[in-house]
Amino acid sequence: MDIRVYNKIADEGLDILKNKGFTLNETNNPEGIILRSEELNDLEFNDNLVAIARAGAGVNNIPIQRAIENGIVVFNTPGANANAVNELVFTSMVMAIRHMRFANQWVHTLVGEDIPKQVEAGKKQFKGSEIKGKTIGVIGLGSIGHMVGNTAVKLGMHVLGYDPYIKEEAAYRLDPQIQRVTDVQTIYQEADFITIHVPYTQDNHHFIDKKAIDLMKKETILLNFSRAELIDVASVIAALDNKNLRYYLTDFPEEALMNRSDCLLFPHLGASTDEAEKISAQMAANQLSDFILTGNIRYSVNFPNVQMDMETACRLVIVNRNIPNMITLLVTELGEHQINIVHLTNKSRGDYAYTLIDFDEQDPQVLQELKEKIDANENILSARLIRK
Ligand SMILES: NC(=O)c1ccc[n+]([C@@H]2O[C@H](COP(=O)([O-])OP(=O)(O)OC[C@H]3O[C@@H](n4cnc5c(N)ncnc54)[C@H](O)[C@@H]3O)[C@@H](O)[C@H]2O)c1
Ligand SMILES: O=C(O)CC[C@@H](O)C(=O)O
Repeated sequence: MDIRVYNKIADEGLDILKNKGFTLNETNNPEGIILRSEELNDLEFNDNLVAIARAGAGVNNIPIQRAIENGIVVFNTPGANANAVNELVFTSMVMAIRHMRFANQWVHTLVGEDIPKQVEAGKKQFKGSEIKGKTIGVIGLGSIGHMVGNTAVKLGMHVLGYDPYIKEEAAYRLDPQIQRVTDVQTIYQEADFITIHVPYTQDNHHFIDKKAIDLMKKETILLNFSRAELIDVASVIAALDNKNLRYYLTDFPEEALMNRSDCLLFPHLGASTDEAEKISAQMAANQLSDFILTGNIRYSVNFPNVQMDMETACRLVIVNRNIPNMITLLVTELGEHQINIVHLTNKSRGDYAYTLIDFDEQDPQVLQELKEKIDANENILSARLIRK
């Protein structure tokens, strides 16, 4: 069993895969892929590929719909790097309003024995302001957004939160002092800092566009640690030029933003901490290996969670279209091969369903014939046999 590794995945994750018997990057026909930001949207799937695990949150670099149609399960690692991003968000805010970038540059220009004296004389040019008492608008209150909101409350900020799709469990984690708004325009009109923490999809391209920026207060500081495509950068630059925005702080630099005193640019550093890289790699490796070895699914972005202990010699793992009679078809096929089902579980999400069937048949010829018959059905997107 081989796994293709893209990007720098922490050793703690790769060791999990090796210890479970996987090889890494040894064939051109791997069963699984583990990656971070590698762009896979144009990747042609190889025949053996059954799973892709993103060590991180965003999956816009993975062709999810095409994966589903090929019966390939895609995983991510919810929350694993949220604290790393949260800390960078507040670091960048303080860097901006305390002029840290320029203060630091200036100090490095000083020479002579009397640096302490020069410092005391020159520091007035870097007088800043505080975030306590200011209003922050948080768009997206998931793993990162809720942490940003809660941290902001602890720092004495007034927090406006916008997330019409928030999951129930995420809503419970929110500090009660966060004021939930149902209209994102309230955030544009009232916030001193605006930070966006939503996944990028085709539907929210340029979520923050000229119209949104025109509603913002002149002194607003805009942050984007989510994805470049969520923000219309041309409109941001125009607003900065006209002094209608104060600062743009982002993890997604591009040429037009370079060398501006009103931008802080980071090289997609949000998740780049020892801790986040380790947890993300471990989660991704565990999810990927569990799925390949047992068919169990946890934290998939395109399939429901499915967990069933495997107590039999053999397990059939099926991805199928969610249409009537699919279970009947599978059960009939097993019956025709004189196979007695011990356990069966089936879950669906939208147009697709996932089925695990456990039984004790071990005859390789019978199993091969069964798999071929099931595979031949056009509504079966993938069929796999796992033996204990
Ligand atoms: N800079 C980095 O290195 C870095 C690191 C981690 C994540 N990210 C980015 O941040 C994004 C968010 O990460 P997360 O872990 O918080 O994800 P998450 O899935 O836990 O939370 C996303 C939240 O956005 C909400 N949402 C979706 N569409 C929305 C909309 N139109 N308006 C308002 N809310 C909306 C969802 O309901 C969800 O609560 C990721 O998808 C990724 O693109 C960047
Ligand atoms: O892997 C990274 O360095 C970035 C990850 C981040 O963008 C994410 O979506 O989790």
